Amino acid sequence: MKTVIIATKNKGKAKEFESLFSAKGYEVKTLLDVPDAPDVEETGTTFEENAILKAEAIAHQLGHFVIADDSGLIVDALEGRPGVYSARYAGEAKSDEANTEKVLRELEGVPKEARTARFYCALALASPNQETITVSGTMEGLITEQPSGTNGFGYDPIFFVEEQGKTNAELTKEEKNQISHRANALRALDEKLDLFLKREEGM
Ligand SMILES: O=c1[nH]c(=O)c2ncn([C@@H]3O[C@H](COP(=O)(O)OP(=O)(O)OP(=O)(O)O)[C@@H](O)[C@H]3O)c2[nH]1
Ligand SMILES: [Mg+2]
Repeated sequence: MKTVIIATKNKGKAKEFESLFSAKGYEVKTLLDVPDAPDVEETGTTFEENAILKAEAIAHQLGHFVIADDSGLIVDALEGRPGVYSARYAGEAKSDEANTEKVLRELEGVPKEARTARFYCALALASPNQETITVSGTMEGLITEQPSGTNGFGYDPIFFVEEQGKTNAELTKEEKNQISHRANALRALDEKLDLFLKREEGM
């Protein structure tokens, strides 16, 4: 079986990549399997910059190609926040509950039609041998007034998808993986991935 390494320490992302890649016949390893993997500082101002920082640092460290994901929630009424700061919006503890509470608090009194938001996912594919490739994907939704559902991770319980009439956290894993920002980014990577892997094999 072919293996890909995802340069993430986020369990929620890791699970999603496992099911997205197993459908393609790949086994997934993440930094959760690499005990002393370094923490790469996310100093970029865009998702793409941070994805490239993480992918290139880890590819260099492991001497192997890797995929990194930098993603987050963009809320229109909050001028795009939490954006690239999504993981740490309520502080370094990276608490999903504290982050969602902070967004809900900041949106208090904002009417439904103004609660539009999107998830954004930038993926960077980097190797010590080749130029880095980046792609992105998005998913549109509305921020609810209270959390609902227990699936997924992060802001999923407060992200309502109109077409499904459910929050992301009420969707099954399979449903979310059809329509998520991560799935859309991975679709964009698909055609480029094959060529990239062929070049890797030839090196
Ligand atoms: O409800 C959500 N459903 C999603 O599908 C999703 N994707 C991203 N996010 C949020 O955005 C942060 C990413 O920040 P991020 O890219 O720096 O990742 P991270 O720091 O958690 O892990 P790593 O990959 O950097 O190791 C995450 O922590 C989450 O708060 C999501 N929330
Ligand atoms: Mg991070």
